[in-house]
Amino acid sequence: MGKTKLSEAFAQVKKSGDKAFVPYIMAGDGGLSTLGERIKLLEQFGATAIELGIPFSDPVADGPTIQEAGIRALKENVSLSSILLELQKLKETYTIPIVIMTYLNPVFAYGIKSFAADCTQAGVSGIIIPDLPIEEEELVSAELEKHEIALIRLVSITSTEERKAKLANRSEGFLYAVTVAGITGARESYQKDIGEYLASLKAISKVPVLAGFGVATPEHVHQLGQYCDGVVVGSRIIDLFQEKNIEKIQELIQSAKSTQVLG
Ligand SMILES: O=P(O)(O)OC[C@@H](O)[C@@H](O)c1c[nH]c2ccccc12
Repeated sequence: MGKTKLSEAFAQVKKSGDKAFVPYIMAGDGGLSTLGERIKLLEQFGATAIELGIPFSDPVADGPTIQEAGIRALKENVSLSSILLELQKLKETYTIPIVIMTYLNPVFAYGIKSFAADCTQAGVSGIIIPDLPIEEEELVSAELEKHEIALIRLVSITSTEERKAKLANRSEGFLYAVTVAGITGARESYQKDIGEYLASLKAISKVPVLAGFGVATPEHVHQLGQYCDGVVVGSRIIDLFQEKNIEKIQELIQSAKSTQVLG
């Protein structure tokens, strides 16, 4: 079910001639009670899917903005189980696919079987586990497979060709192309050969290729969108929610549409 929901969302984007836009938000940032509102707002603004972060005490790839959002969320005392319960309560109120981004540790603490089952109950379509290396995927893949939850793989600019090919071949839902060698966070510009990198992934990937890390402006969305199927935007979306600059969130999401409305 989950996997199909994601692929249908991407097929719809392609049909419209748009680029996919996947905003990242941290569950529990602003309190768990704001989660439903935020999901519905992002859906209404035209996001393709939502990447929902689970706050974790020892994040690896998170830059300062995401880390601070995680600290705020942990102060609200949210946990993987309270987040999944909240999603389960909310799931009839939106149709946009939800992708959970969590480190491996909380999944293990939860138990992979219950995790996959509860994700299904919560209507979750896909999972991103950035600290799960391809060699260790068997730890979770069978359970996710059973529940038809997409395991989205991350490929990095420093991955070897062989690894890129493996990841592109295995990824489900979409392939997350990390565009920088470093941590998350809004950036001014990209390295020169970013287009080649994305195009080479697109040439070998069975699923849509989305560029993420540092995407912060409509110009970035256009620049990267030339070479791949869309973008993931985290830090900038979190900053804009903090500033209550809802209009700018809409403008950024709309910049991925072929009929863009730039403010
Ligand atoms: O914040 P940025 O630079 O826009 O990048 C997206 C990123 O935050 C989000 O996808 C994410 C948050 N934490 C992660 C950890 C690993 C990989 C990806 C992520």
